[in-house]
Amino acid sequence: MSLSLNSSFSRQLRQEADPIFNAIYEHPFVQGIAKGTLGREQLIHYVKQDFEYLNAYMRVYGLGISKCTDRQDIAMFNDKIGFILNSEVHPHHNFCRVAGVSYEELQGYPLAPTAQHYTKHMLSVAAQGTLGEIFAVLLPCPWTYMESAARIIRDVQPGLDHPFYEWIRFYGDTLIQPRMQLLCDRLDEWAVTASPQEKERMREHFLISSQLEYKFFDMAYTLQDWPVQVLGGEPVEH
Ligand SMILES: Cc1ncc(C[n+]2csc(CCO)c2C)c(N)n1
Repeated sequence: MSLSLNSSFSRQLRQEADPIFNAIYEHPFVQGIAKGTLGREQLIHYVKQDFEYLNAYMRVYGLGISKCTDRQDIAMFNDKIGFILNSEVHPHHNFCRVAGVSYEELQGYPLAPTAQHYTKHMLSVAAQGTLGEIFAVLLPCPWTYMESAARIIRDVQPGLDHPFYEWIRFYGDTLIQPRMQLLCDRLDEWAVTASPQEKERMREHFLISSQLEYKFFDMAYTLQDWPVQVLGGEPVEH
């Protein structure tokens, strides 16, 4: 189910990542969203980690801006930062409401191992890579969520009484699609003039981010934490 039918490099990447996208959809966390069966602790762990993940994601946009030579790309990243700050909070509020906690009390926690891995992966590509590599490392994030939510809508047809109705509609909604298509288009344009070595790095970043999307759901589902408690797990300022 490729969403960028006219864009060959992104379509090639999506095809290669197909087993990962399918595994994400089958993962018990995503199935728990579909069935409305996720536990309170899983929702809380997810939101604690995802709040920090989105902070890192915006920093990657910022590093992307620092490498732009074109105002349209700056405007694209600027729009994306605004979208995270103003809109991406809605799915978090949905999870908080079901878990019976306030959003504010889940903010500022230390990163669990997989969230640490994923954010450092994105930030190191953003610091060391080209703009094309940044597009590639960012893309699985919207793509996996859009497809998973669209499949949930198709398979479950959730009504307003579904506990995760807002989450599902938010990511399955058409609002996300044009933003993600813009990123796909920029990746494809970049790939036209990129060297084979750079394209190989873009491919690797895309596949690793896709794998880490799977691992992020797994982290939340299993309440993954560090093996030895030394920090007390209290919220801290980053
Ligand atoms: C681990 C993780 N992966 C993806 C998303 C979803 N998401 C985050 S930023 C973005 C782009 C549009 O703002 C999208 C779709 C998430 N919340 N957490």
